[in-house]
Amino acid sequence: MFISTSLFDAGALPREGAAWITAQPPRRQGVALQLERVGKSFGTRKVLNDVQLALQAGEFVAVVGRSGCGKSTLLRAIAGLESADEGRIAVGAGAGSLAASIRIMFQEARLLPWKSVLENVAIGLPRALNAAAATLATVGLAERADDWPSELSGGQRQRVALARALLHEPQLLLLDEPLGALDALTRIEMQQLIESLWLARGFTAVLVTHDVQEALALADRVVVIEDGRITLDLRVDLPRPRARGNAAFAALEQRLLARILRPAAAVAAAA
Ligand SMILES: Nc1ncnc2c1ncn2[C@@H]1O[C@H](COP(=O)(O)OP(=O)(O)OP(=O)(O)O)[C@@H](O)[C@H]1O
Repeated sequence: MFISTSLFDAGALPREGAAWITAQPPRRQGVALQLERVGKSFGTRKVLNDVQLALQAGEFVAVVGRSGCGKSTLLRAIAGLESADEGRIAVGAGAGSLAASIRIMFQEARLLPWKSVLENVAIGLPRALNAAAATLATVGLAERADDWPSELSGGQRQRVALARALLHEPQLLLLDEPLGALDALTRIEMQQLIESLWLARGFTAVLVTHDVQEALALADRVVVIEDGRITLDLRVDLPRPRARGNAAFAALEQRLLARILRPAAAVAAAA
């Protein structure tokens, strides 16, 4: 089943009585997300151009590319926060599901400073405090439930944002450079956390990142965007957890960097 994003409520809540926490849901089947010839312009500037992309349910796809190439616009269009001018974006829940759900995480945690950490996780679901506490525990912050957001580090705030997203049991989790403001070590810890939660929960994930190593550490596929077009869709057939130092990882990193950094003239010639 496909649901046009125009009909999709990105803030949709689980039905009454729905299970909030599932330790190891089975992998879902089918196509989770399909973009067909998607185009988007801001004024005369074409920011997305003929974008074709299909994600299987449970897949983890990273989107990389130079600054300004259209990565965030693509994610925002998938979330329904921007409307595409051309083409079609369809979100499918997979066999047997009644409704799809999308959550998005940004570089800033966007927590409400006047609410406790636990209340922030439960935003939109104020009666789900027990489930929120359990979700907070899955991101390692059970002890900080009663603290204020201002008492947390940047990495901890992003954990809260992740818990807030996961409380809704999203089938599609969109990650817009969520680790971009973190120091290198915290970033790696967060990557490991995201990977373990993805493996346990089986949601489909789209990660926008500037960090090619982060993309290769997490994704099944890495998509390169150049001037609003997908110019490479690279499968990452490396065992998990990914060993960053090994030759196969380094070879893929070099391949991606060569594509991202090649001069604009080469991109035009290849189009
Ligand atoms: N609301 C908007 N109005 C006008 N132009 C916009 C708008 N949003 C984005 N743009 C332009 O669209 C282009 C792509 O922006 P986008 O944020 O998608 O790039 P990006 O690849 O995510 O960049 P970065 O990596 O720097 O975050 C940029 O030239 C940007 O200035």
